[in-house]
Amino acid sequence: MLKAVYKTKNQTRTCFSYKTLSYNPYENNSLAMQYNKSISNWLFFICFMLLCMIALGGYTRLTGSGLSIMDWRPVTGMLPPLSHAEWVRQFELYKTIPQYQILNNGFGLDGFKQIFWAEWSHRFLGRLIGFVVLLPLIYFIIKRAITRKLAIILFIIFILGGLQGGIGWFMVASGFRPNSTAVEPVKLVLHLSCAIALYIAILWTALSVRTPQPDVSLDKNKIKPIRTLLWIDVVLLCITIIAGGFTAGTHAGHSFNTFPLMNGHLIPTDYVSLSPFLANFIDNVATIQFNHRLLATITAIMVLITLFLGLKTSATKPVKDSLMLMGWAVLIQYALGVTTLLLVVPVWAGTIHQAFAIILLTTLIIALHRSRIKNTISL
Ligand code: HEM
Repeated sequence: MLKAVYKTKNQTRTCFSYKTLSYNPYENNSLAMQYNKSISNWLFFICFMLLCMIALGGYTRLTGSGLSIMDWRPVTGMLPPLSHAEWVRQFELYKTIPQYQILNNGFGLDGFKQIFWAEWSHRFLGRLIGFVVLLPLIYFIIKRAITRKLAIILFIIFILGGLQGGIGWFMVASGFRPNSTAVEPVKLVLHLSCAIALYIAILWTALSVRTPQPDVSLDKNKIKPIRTLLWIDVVLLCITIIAGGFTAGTHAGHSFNTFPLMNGHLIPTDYVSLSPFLANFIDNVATIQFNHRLLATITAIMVLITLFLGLKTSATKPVKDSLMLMGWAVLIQYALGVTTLLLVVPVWAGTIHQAFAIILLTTLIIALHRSRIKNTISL
């Protein structure tokens, strides 16, 4: 395979090519733009699938379904049980784990089927995303519509996606320990964090394919402080999400169901009361929930400060629009968190709160991308 370099109006592209170059997709700039649009649409669709995957993961956790499939069969597991005998075999396997004996003893095959379908759908969607990444990638390579760099980035993302499936199993297996009815919180957080890292990588790539060049009309000196604030917001948001993962993983949302006070105090009395100190972040539900509330409050305040300062600058309309979206999203997410807490974590509220965190993250990433002053990756 040879390498070919095409110069388009805005960028130089290195494409996959075979022995002879009978057809150059970038001779015609409008064709290059058309491919850019198809590729970015495809990547945005993958982001949407990942959002559904994260929401479904939340639903699976909240309905206590995550431990129902005890087999790890990456390929044949794609098919659900097709016979009564297979259903019975799966149910018998599930009966051997502590979650069945402690929580679900006697709920019968029908009860088992309900929790099975949630976990199966989560795993099926994961496999489907794998196909939706790989098959169009091969198609675009064959069509010579994709640059070599982008193809390599997407292939690495595909491999990391497979690894994320492995981490999912590593997490599920931690729920089979003696006397355990749920997965280990640290592994839940690891699984969630990797999903979010993949999401950010694909979203940033999609945005960069759609709009390869930064907006030249941005005033560099004025936008720089807003970008710094946006970076701080993204970091704070990711830490808040991780703290949310610990809140969910330790079922901390089932206590202290008042807001803003916790048992009549702004800072709960048993805050960091455990020793050693680090144990508080895994075992002390008062600490875990308070940390999530505090981080969420700091994040919301910082995002709103960024919005007000951003609107005061001479930033372009697309940047200001994305900042507005971000401001609304953080208010909605905060209200969803309080609702989830006050209602003692109903499945619908917990699922929406988890999924909306990703929508909030999306608005921040879009704002960061639109306000960039130099090319972060040239694809
Ligand atoms: C910027 C604002 C917030 C963000 C980004 C955020 C994010 C998250 C995420 C991602 C989770 C789920 C993690 C997982 O399932 O692994 C979560 C859980 C939770 N959050 Fe928030 N949250 C925010 C604000 C709040 C607020 C203000 C409260 C209440 C005062 C709150 C209460 C909860 C509770 C109770 C859970 C556990 C729900 C469950 O068990 O499923 N959150 N949060």
